[in-house]
Amino acid sequence: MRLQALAAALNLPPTDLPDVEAVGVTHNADWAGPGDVFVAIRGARFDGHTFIQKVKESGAVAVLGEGLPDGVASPLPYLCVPDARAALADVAAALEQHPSRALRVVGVTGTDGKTTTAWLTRHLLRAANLNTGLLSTVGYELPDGELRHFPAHFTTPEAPQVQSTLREMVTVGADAVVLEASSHALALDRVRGVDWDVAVWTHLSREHLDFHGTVENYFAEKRKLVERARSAVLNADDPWTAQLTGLAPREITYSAEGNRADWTAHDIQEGANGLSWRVTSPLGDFEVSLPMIGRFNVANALAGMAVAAQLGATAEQLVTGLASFRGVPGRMELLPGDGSVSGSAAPRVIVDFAHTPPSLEKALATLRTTTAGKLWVLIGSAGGPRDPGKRAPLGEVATRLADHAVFTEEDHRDTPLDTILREMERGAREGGRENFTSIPDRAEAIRWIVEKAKSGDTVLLAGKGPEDTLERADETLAWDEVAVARRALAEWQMAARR
Ligand SMILES: CC(=O)N[C@H]1[C@@H](OP(=O)(O)OP(=O)(O)OC[C@H]2O[C@@H](n3ccc(=O)[nH]c3=O)[C@H](O)[C@@H]2O)O[C@H](CO)[C@@H](O)[C@@H]1O[C@H](C)C(=O)N[C@@H](C)C(=O)N[C@H](CCC(=O)O)C(=O)O
Ligand SMILES: Nc1ncnc2c1ncn2[C@@H]1O[C@H](COP(=O)(O)OP(=O)(O)OP(=O)(O)O)[C@@H](O)[C@H]1O
Repeated sequence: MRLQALAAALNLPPTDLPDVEAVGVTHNADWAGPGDVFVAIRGARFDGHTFIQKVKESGAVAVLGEGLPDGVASPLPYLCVPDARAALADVAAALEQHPSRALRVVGVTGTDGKTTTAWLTRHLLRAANLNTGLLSTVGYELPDGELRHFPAHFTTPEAPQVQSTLREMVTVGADAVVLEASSHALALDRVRGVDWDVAVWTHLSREHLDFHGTVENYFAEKRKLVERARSAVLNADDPWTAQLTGLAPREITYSAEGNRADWTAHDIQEGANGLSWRVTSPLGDFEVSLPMIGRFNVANALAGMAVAAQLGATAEQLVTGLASFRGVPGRMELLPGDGSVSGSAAPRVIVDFAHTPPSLEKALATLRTTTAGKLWVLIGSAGGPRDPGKRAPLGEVATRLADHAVFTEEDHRDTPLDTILREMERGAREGGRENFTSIPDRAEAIRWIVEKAKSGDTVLLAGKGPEDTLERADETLAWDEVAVARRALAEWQMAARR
């Protein structure tokens, strides 16, 4: 795109711009290359204007920003825009020729359940013979089903990556794409310029207050997805849904808790390895089974079914699709290999990403139903700028709902780990409970909790899910919770043989 055309696409008044081709756009000076437009963002930590000389040396052709700082001259043509993040998204969408317009785009938002719902939805859309891509916390997939990763870990990456991924989806022939939209993404315009067909709302609870300040601000950001979509799939069990009604031109509701809705679940059966229930829906009444544990996955599946039905899936396709779903890495992931050893089966060990008090509460409540023996939980709370207000509630929930809780590290970064553990212990004690042990080293804590558990018990390792790093004050360790847990289980089995 010529630079003048790009300025016109941003509705900027005509100025004397050189006649050069802009081939890409980026907000990150390290990523700028020949022909790129650099968007200088004034962030919370850096001012992108600091890097103008650097991007010039890398071959960038122009800079977009909200105004040059006093006394700074730009060696590159400078386009002044009212909102740099919005311009980043608009230019990215224009350069990729608005790929979302050629796709059926499903956005999923909510505090918990986004990833699981997005994976379920893409699986059901594929079962309905739609070539479907996915962009989620766990990575992104073209319709070929192979999981790929962005260089940095994001639920929703910055607008240029969102738009180029959507373009790639179009190029390989995708019909539909399911995209997780975090509140950060909505607040920072990462998904501006995406043409949404369906917005899915899971539910809202307290999170990310370090960034949004208040729950109301957090809700206001997430609400944008519903406002921008042609139709909304809303959770009738979430009190916030009342404030979302009427925002999208078309609405479909779902309920797993007996509330009035278009898609409802009845006679829910929770087994040690799966769920089954009866669905009442606009497609009729039918029985389904889903090889996942966690009662909340009934709601996630209903949301996915409602979306897929709207995009053309039949009841038969939904039934076979759900039955063949293979789960999401690190979400209620049941460890294999817990067969019988010398007549005693090893405890059931589950790795799950629950890291908020409400999601931990739901995870423990649902596991209690299918646990014959004791229920154990291991949980930490992140440090750095992450919401410190959730530490004590996590301690309270863990000790109230499990028979024994282990408090441990979880990406404490520059916050002293002791401070976090004491906060979690305070939450437990304020609830009048002492059924916890604090073990700072996470690997040691996992070994300890698995060793203590007996046949018939369930051990929930919560908080890290599939994350591949563990951040400490001065080091970042490679991390694989499932592998650490497997080793602990192998030790349990060896001890059982002795
Ligand atoms: C809180 C938050 O989201 N912050 C985002 C914000 O950071 P910021 O305002 O501090 O930006 P900054 O670091 O001051 O940099 C300003 C500008 O200078 C540029 N820069 C900066 C340094 C440099 O060396 N070179 C350079 O070019 C940056 O690219 C940026 O354009 O803008 C940056 C660039 O646009 C983002 O990378 C950054 O995400 C940070 C890394 C982050 O950790 N975000 C997380 C919390 C996040 O977005 N999480 C959600 C999921 C949440 C959930 O539901 O769990 C997600 O969607 O992943
Ligand atoms: N519908 C739901 N309601 C409440 N908790 C849920 C729901 N679905 C999943 N969870 C719990 O929340 C955890 C995170 O689930 P999931 O990854 O699907 O959510 P998410 O919104 O994508 O979270 P994140 O953005 O932090 O990855 C799960 O491991 C599970 O314990």
